[in-house]
Amino acid sequence: MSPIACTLEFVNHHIVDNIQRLPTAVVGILAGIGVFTALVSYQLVLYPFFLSPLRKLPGPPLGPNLLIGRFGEIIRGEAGIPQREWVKKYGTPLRVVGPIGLQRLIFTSPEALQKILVSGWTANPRPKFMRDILGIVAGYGLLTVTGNEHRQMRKAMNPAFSIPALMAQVDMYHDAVDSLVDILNDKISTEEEKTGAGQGKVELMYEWMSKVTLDIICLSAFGYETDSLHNPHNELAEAYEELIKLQTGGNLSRFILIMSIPGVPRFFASEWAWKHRNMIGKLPTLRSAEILLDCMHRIKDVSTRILAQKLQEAGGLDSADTSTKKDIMSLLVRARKAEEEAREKEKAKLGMGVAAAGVESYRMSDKEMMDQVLTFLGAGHETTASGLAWTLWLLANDQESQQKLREEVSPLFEVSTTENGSKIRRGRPGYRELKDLLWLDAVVMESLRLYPPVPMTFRQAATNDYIDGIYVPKGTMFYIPIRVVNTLVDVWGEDAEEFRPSRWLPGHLPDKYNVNPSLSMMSFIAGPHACIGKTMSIMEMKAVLAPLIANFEFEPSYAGQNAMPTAAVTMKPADDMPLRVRRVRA
Ligand code: HEM
Repeated sequence: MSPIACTLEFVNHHIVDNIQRLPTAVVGILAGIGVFTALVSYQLVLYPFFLSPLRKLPGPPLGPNLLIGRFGEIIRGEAGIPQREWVKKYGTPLRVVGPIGLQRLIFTSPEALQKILVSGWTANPRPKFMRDILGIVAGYGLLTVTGNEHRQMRKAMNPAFSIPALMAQVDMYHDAVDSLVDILNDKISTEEEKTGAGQGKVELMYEWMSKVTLDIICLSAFGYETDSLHNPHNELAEAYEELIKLQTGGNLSRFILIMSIPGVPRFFASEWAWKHRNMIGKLPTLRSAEILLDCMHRIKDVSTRILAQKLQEAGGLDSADTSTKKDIMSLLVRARKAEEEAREKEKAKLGMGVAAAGVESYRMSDKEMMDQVLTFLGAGHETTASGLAWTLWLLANDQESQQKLREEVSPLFEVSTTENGSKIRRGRPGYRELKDLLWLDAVVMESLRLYPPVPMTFRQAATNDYIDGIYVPKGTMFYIPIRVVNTLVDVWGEDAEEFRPSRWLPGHLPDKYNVNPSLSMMSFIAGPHACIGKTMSIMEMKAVLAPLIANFEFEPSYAGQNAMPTAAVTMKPADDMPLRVRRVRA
């Protein structure tokens, strides 16, 4: 008998016969294990490494853990830095595999970014898992809608973020910033009574930036006074503080994994989940979900009250009255009312149905309005706080740039003497004055370039396409590597990773700098989904920095202190950034 015939005989007698003798349930379990193993092998190894059309692209090897691939490194490492190292080592386009065998592509060429974010934005939307997470933590507003729905919503909101609207809002920043200056000044006085004049005080600057930006966004976006600077137990401030703490690497990856399970996001968004959050939190892996549900409920409560108040105010207002409230929400509510009135007039004039008259247009519902409140809070608070904290860090480590900034901003402020005899510089610079300061602008832009508060984001191919000459199958995920693009040596030169604000002075930007669309400095990304709050947050950062630098000197709090950017949704400092703050010497 041939060896093959022998083997078949053996299989028939010893394996098939034995299987036939096994109980059906055991056979079922064995078959299940077999199918599961085959599927797992296909997903983790066979498809990404032997079948995928992307398998030949360069990129880091699979990594120590077959299941999570390089994901652990990304989550544990400094935000955006593993990706930067891979781009330096392998070039782009590059492929990263994992978790669970999923393939992610990184492109850095302006042509590819233009295609993904600008010309092909509808074919490359934010992935569903990302929209689901954003929906829960930042409302189902501009951050979660896509295509035509996004176009209409964005069009309705753009006027509230226009330059004239912003010019009127800058005045609302000053009270909060003045309070912060007073608080820091008092803290220094108390400390120096113990340690001696000129010693200053170490303060956690991220915490202060988080409070001042919460107070500013609440006032300028909704006309709502939080005063979290004086009242740390403010309901919104407390809820956001807890929410931000949840963003650490481990929590975040667990959360992303849980939210990727079909049906889970809808479940978390339900009233039932909120009511039973204590029960859900009993499962150790879902403890953070309980905290999240609780925080979001508290934040939603406040948002509902804010919107109800706005709607009530709008009911009694003449929509054409521009002398009334200037906050973004009031502008949106009034714009909606004005549009409705115009439509009614048109309808009456033409004497027919609205649709028939051709005057039917987009109307943001109350629910959508309320989601915008959450979106502004979620997208506009912590981002600006991180941007400010990193700017202070960079200035603390570059005394020359800090002093130059002080010389530029000081003329905007007048010196007055406080009750305890210390000198305070006070002023209320407006939009134009702040905008015209070239060094202030250079410092803010350079800080946002090096430490982008949102270090990366995602997109997903909704169709098969060619990008940079590579065939990209539908479903492929893209890392939009904001921090990597912002520091490309090819664009920014050999000192791309160094803080050098002078590169932003007129005439000094590199030749390869892409301005419109902004594909070399992507901190606010580019295209129709680019940050609607860009101009607002840059102006806010300037309005906070100018009086801080006019009044105080910032230094690292100890020798050898390092920056600690976390790899979370926003890149906040893991240590809340302790800095030594001294009064400016006269
Ligand atoms: C330094 C501060 C800020 C930074 C670095 C920043 C960054 C970004 C980035 C990168 C995106 C795109 C995210 C993506 O597509 O995946 C974005 C979108 C957005 N941001 Fe900001 N942001 C900042 C401040 C603000 C402020 C102050 C507001 C509003 C008050 C705001 C509102 C939004 C909204 C609504 C979107 C979604 C836009 C759309 O899809 O049409 N942001 N932001």
